[in-house]
Amino acid sequence: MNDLLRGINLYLIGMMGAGKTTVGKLLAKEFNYRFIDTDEVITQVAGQSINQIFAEQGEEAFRTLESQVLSGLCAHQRLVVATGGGIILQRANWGYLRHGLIVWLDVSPEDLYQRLKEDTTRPLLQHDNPLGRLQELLEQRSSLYAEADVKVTITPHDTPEQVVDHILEKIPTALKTESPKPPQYNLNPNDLS
Ligand SMILES: Nc1ncnc2c1ncn2[C@@H]1O[C@H](COP(=O)(O)OP(=O)(O)OP(=O)(O)O)[C@@H](O)[C@H]1O
Ligand SMILES: O=C(O)C1=C[C@@H](O)[C@@H](O)[C@H](O)C1
Ligand SMILES: [Mg+2]
Repeated sequence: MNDLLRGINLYLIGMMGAGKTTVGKLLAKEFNYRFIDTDEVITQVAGQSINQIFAEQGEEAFRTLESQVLSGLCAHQRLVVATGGGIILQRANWGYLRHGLIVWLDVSPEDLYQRLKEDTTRPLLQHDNPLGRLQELLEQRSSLYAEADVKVTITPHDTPEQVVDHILEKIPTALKTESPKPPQYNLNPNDLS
């Protein structure tokens, strides 16, 4: 599998709580890749928690930082990158994500809610109806997540290790369809001299 990947980065996308950080760490071990979490890098660079950044600088400032962090990663190979749930919102980020293989961890809002209901570290869920918020966010974002190269649908029974196995099963097919196609030129043979 490592030979097949040829060092390209893997980018995990999906809603908050989908397991990008948890599964990303396991995947990195599997490939002997380095693990990077964009949320983690942002908090280090800013010297603040994500909640503090949202509260004191606002979501827009967070999104700008997020793009800067992601763009810096393109220079590196052999990374598994756990992205923030909203990374797909900025058009420019797609140019950076496309440097590697993009994997969408698809989890239902109900399952996300079960995972995150006691968690206070996601500012967008500090809401009187967190399940409704998750449903609304997924509805707004699902067409963007669906641009991923690989989609893994995760049920409540799938352990993080099983999610890794599902990803490993799907990567070879995705890489085959990913391989660069030669450019198609509509040359008129009479033009060749
Ligand atoms: N397959 C799984 N089954 C059950 N629980 C899981 C699974 N994957 C992750 N979790 C749990 O769900 C919670 C959220 O996981 P994690 O932090 O990895 O999500 P994330 O996608 O990185 O979220 P965010 O976008 O907010 O960073 C954690 O408590 C984690 O232990
Ligand atoms: O879904 C989102 O917009 C977010 C997800 C988290 O990973 C963090 O990046 C932040 O809480 C925002
Ligand atoms: Mg995470």
